[in-house]
Amino acid sequence: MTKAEPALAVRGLCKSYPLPGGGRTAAVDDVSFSVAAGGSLGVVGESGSGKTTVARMLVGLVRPDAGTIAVNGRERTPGERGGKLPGLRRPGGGRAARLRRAREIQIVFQDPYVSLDPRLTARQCLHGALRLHGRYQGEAAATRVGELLDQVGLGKREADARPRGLSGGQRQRLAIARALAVDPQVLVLDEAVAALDVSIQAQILRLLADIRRGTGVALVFVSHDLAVVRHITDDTLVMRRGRTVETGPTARVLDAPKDPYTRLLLSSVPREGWDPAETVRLRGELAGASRAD
Ligand SMILES: Nc1ncnc2c1ncn2[C@@H]1O[C@H](COP(=O)(O)OP(=O)(O)OP(=O)(O)O)[C@@H](O)[C@H]1O
Repeated sequence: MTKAEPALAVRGLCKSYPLPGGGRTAAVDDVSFSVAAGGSLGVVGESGSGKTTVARMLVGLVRPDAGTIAVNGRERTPGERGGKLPGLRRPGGGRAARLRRAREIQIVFQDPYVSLDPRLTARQCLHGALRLHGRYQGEAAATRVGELLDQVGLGKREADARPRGLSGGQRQRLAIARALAVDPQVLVLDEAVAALDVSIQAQILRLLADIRRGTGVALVFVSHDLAVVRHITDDTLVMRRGRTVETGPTARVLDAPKDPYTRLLLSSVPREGWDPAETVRLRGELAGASRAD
């Protein structure tokens, strides 16, 4: 890996789905981006813009129709139909290769309640993640579990609690600890703070910023919430109908948006002196422009 190699490089990602009446809809259409080690990218857009489909393709839950995903220069898309970047090594098959790919990119979802096993305590959950990936045995595993619990701010009581004995914020801390257990290069957060109330949201965002600084993990932060994205990301990519409409440093994109759709997203956020009529007007303009395309 050269110094300039991004932790995550995504090129020309595409995914379409069949429509009930025939034809197909492009959920993701030619999306490209990269994130440096220790960097943080926000992926924003309205509901249905394709954000979750991108997140799912990153972790291998959805197979791209085309495009490549590479971590530290190593391609991870099996993609017989995918394009190939010159100089990238193709991924191998089999369980070991799958687990290795899982260690590269981990994901935290909006609702950890559905992804956490209700029968396992927090400690057991983390031991399970270490065991699955064959990392740390015996004493070393117990020490690592202790470190992970500390890292996400879960105490002794929470360590021995099952998910139903944890608050929403604590469950999300556990989901983050489980993701970090395998030392991923990239952590994808798909609306990971959307279900939390604002003070807990702020705590989790602070935790993620600390983790980024402490571990050098690259973050991909999928969110409809522009305030959250402003807080946690260096760069932002704006999606509309599966396509990238704008990308750049977060402060520039959010303070001086170039694309009318980004302006519409920003104008939709209630704030002091907010005029909903302006949002309606911008949406009308955008719909007119789309029809003219
Ligand atoms: N499994 C699927 N089958 C058919 N269509 C799908 C499937 N998954 C997503 N889509 C469609 O692809 C488009 C993008 O969906 P996606 O969930 O990625 O958007 P999103 O921006 O994450 O929205 P939300 O914020 O509401 O989750 C939508 O039109 C959606 O209906």
